[in-house]
Amino acid sequence: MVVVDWTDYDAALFDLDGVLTPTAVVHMAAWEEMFSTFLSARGATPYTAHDYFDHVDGKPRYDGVRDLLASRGITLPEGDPSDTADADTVCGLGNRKNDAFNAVLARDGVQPYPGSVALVEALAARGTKLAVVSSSKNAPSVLAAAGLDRFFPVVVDGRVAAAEGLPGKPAPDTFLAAAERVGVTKERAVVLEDATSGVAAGHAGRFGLVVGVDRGAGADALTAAGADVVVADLQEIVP
Ligand SMILES: O=P(O)(O)OC[C@H]1O[C@@H](O)[C@H](O)[C@@H](O)[C@@H]1O
Repeated sequence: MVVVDWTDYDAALFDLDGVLTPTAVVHMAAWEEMFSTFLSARGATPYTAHDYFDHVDGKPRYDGVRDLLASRGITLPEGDPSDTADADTVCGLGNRKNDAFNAVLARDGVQPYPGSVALVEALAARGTKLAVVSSSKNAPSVLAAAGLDRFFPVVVDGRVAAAEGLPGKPAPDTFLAAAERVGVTKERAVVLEDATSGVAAGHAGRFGLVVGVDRGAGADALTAAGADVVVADLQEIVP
């Protein structure tokens, strides 16, 4: 049984999709819908579930598109974030996937993981500083839909990163920015992540502790990426 001594830390920096909310599954399905259609129309190697974990999971939207296409030897023009969803550009494909993601969000809503809510509530009660660090530009709407926004005065998401020119995960910059905003040193901050790219970001930033949450990436992959401990659910480390 994993035990985290929370008296050793003053801040918890949570990834969102797959850590606080099951929306990694929604992202995964939306990516699959978009890439399966696109790759089959091109006669490229079909998209599989492994592709999400290997090339897309945890990364900013257009980085995920670019990295998956590179795995198939496909290069598309970058385009622009304002591209419409039918444009065959990196941004167009990313926006196509985003439409699919938002359609599911609007239809189904978001129920956070009960174990994650228990941890957030317990840490808030003991005065641990809380932040969300997400590659997603949809993070604020997902947090609000899950009823968790009141716990997180600091959110460093895909929009903040783009506006401030911060490189996305696996670079550590977005986590470092969040630690600075909550006023806690990286040594006293815990990173909680389900994606290997996010765990790698926490490891690269030399944070006090990197907790890997295994929602499908696999404990071995999370450990190899730099997780200090791996749990199946955050209930395991509620103080
Ligand atoms: O396209 P968005 O909502 O800005 O999200 C970017 C990425 O955000 C991450 O949190 C998800 O793990 C990825 O699947 C997603 O692609």
